[in-house]
Amino acid sequence: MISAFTGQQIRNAEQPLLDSGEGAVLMQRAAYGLAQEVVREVRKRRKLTGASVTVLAGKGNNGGDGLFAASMLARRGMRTTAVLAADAAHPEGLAAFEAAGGRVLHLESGDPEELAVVAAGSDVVIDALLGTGARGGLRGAAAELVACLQELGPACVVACDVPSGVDANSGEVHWPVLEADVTVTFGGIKAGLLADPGEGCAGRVVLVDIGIEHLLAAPELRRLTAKDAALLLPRPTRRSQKYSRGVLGVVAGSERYVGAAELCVHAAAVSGVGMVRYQGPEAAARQVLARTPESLWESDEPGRVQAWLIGPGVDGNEQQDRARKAFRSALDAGLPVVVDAGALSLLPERCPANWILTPHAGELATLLGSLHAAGEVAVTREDVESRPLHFVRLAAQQTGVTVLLKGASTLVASPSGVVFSQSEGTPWMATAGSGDVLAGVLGSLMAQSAEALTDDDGAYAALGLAVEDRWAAVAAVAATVHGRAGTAASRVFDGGPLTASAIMGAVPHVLGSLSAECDSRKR
Ligand SMILES: NC(=O)C1=CN([C@@H]2O[C@H](COP(=O)(O)OP(=O)(O)OC[C@H]3O[C@@H](n4cnc5c(N)ncnc54)[C@H](OP(=O)(O)O)[C@@H]3O)[C@@H](O)[C@H]2O)[C@@H](O)CC1
Ligand SMILES: Nc1ncnc2c1ncn2[C@@H]1O[C@H](COP(=O)(O)OP(=O)(O)O)[C@@H](O)[C@H]1O
Ligand SMILES: [K+]
Repeated sequence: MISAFTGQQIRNAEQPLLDSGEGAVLMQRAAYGLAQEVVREVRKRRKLTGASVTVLAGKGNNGGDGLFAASMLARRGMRTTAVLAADAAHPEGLAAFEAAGGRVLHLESGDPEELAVVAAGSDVVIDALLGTGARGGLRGAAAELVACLQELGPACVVACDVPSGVDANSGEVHWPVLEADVTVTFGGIKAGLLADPGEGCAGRVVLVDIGIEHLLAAPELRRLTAKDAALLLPRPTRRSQKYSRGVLGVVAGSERYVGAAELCVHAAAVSGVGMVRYQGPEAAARQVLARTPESLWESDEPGRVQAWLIGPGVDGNEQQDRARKAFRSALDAGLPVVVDAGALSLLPERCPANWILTPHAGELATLLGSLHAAGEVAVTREDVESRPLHFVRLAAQQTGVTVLLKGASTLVASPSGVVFSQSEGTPWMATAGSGDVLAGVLGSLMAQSAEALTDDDGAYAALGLAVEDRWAAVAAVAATVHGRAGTAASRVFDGGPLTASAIMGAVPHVLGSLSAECDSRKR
């Protein structure tokens, strides 16, 4: 499991070491890790000796890390320049940098555009303007410098701890931000590096241990690795039969949106469910059966199921009635439900804790509006896109159920406050029907997983997941499977575009390779 923390959590963990006078040691470890990563980036491009590095240094400890790192690089034969963004700089860091022969330029007495040209001409730019102590974004000349530099397109940017302007706690972004190729972060990954839009500015994230890791509290954000997902994936045994594997009831599609039904039923079928019972109008059912002859069409009274998927392509009175009826039957039987797309507006007053909502940003804004979650102020799609972590948490708290918010990073919030972030996909997945495939995969995993979720000594317990957060973990597994399938499918086309069907086609391969990973670890 990858864990991420708020800036405050990192500071709390550092405090005992700062109190015992070890602050300088922590900074040296951070600076050394940062310098190592810069060396790695330079070596990918050229010889170290004579390569040039510019550090943009703010007045706090983040600037201190940058200046110490640059002094280490100067001692290894690199040409180093520091642009000091404020009237003050970290005194020891600056002294070390000057002693190592670095050149110092001052933003206060210089021209931001000219300094941006200097920085853009170097092999690597280190962004050490703001770290966890930032309040808001860059202002004045520093903002101008960064905006010009971003436009010039520097060869390689290494961010110190977080890209300046990215909120370390939430991933909220205060523009302008210099988009990093690599972010070297210290002591613990900052939550803002695993949540959009911050994640989109961070590039590759490298964690440098500085000796505080054992002092960290429960993470703010979690990300399942391939190994975690492999452990949690349901698998058949010799005693399995189709009913024991899990049966999924699906209310999806409509006369107007036939494809949504086809996609989600087929996605469920290829992700290991024992059987799918489909409910919908005849026109959609014909297509569903043509694509997935393994499924059953039950026009009104469905047989027994272990979970429901309700909503993709649901439109019009007739299908909305089926959705409401399925909600009631799930409520009566205490069954888990994935609520997607057209069914999000049909939710009953209270939803039980084993339901999962799967909105995209626009649908989440509408849902929050209907709950009056932000008081009388309307929440827009743009609001959700700029603060997804905040709004997905709010929605989970307000509804009392798990909420999966789709995006480049998909966030899954449990009502307890635990949040997962998965980001294995490719932007090519922003294509019609992609969400229907995710809904099918999730419905299938829910139908298969129900029994394992309460085990005291099963895979969920082994990962330290409380019973109340296990539905969120199932949703995170679905998101990682979906993202990996998209990336694998795009790779077949040398990184080219995708259709939802292509994503779906790769799902069995992803499940197979994750299972193989689990087997190889057991051997
Ligand atoms: N603690 C440790 O032992 C370790 C910490 N480490 C490192 O320290 C970093 C945190 O350092 P930090 O707390 O000094 O804050 P930092 O992010 O450098 O910036 C705050 C400074 O900038 C200013 N400022 C604030 N907002 C601003 C704005 N919008 N625009 C302009 N200026 C603004 C603010 O000044 P003020 O405005 O309050 O006068 C303040 O001086 C952390 O990210 C990591 O890199 C590592 O070395 C490991 C050991
Ligand atoms: N830029 C992106 N990078 C990676 N995945 C994305 C991106 N944009 C969207 N996705 C994924 O594609 C899917 C889109 O779902 P959705 O918006 O419901 O589409 P549809 O309704 O057409 O099926 C989601 O799973 C989302 O996480
Ligand atoms: K920074």
